[in-house]
Amino acid sequence: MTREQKTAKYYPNYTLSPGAMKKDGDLVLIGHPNETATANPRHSAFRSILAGITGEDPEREGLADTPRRAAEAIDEFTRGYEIDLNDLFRTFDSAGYDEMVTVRNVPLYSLCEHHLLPFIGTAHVSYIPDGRIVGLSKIARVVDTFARRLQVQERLTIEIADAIEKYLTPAGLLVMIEAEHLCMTVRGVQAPGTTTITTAVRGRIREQQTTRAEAVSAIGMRSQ
Ligand SMILES: Nc1nc2c(ncn2[C@@H]2O[C@H](COP(=O)(O)OP(=O)(O)OP(=O)(O)O)[C@@H](O)[C@H]2O)c(=O)[nH]1
Ligand SMILES: [Zn+2]
Repeated sequence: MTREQKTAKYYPNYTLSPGAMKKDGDLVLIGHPNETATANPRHSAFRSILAGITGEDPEREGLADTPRRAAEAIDEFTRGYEIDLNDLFRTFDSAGYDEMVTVRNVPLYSLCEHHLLPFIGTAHVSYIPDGRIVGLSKIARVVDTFARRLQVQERLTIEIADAIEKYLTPAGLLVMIEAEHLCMTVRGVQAPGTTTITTAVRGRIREQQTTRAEAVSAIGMRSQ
């Protein structure tokens, strides 16, 4: 296949410059000596995005490796699809503990499914055991598993609650997320400082007003 044919086939929106050929017969991307024309198709997708930015040159040194980096960044933001909750969850006998457990300020990094821009914040989880307790780190892992997907905050909140309910079957549960959506603060309406709070509430924490107030109060307490 000629260089031009390869370019047309693998990079339809990419204009090859004379310096792009580094090896005989192979299309090797500028600045990326190991990448061939058959490389990850998502790299070429990001390359097309760069080519579409008016005033930019996707072949300049600083951008040559950007398609690979951007694809890897998207991988990081979507790695939650690969995690199997069956392998993740560990519960233990509660040894008679039947009061509320609250894990708060769990960091959360997610990707808005509308704009592919991050939303960033914290998750808080309160639950009342019904004979079983969960390893505390698993709460943070469940949050990360569902956050590292393309999300809206409301669905993320429900998915975290559903998973904890399924594997732990607590007597009561509250999941609260507070996040800043970059699509709302740095673009679009550009309302800096805006955060969104969502909750999912189940069982006794939903039914009993005082128990719900106890959970909200535990989450609201500031660490020293
Ligand atoms: N409910 C909800 N809305 C979200 C979330 N993330 C982003 N959005 C909103 O999704 C909406 C998409 O609206 P559109 O009108 O289709 O997109 P747009 O033209 O980019 O809208 P603007 O952001 O208002 O410029 C926007 O109002 C976003 O603020 C989320 O997690 N939950
Ligand atoms: Zn958005």
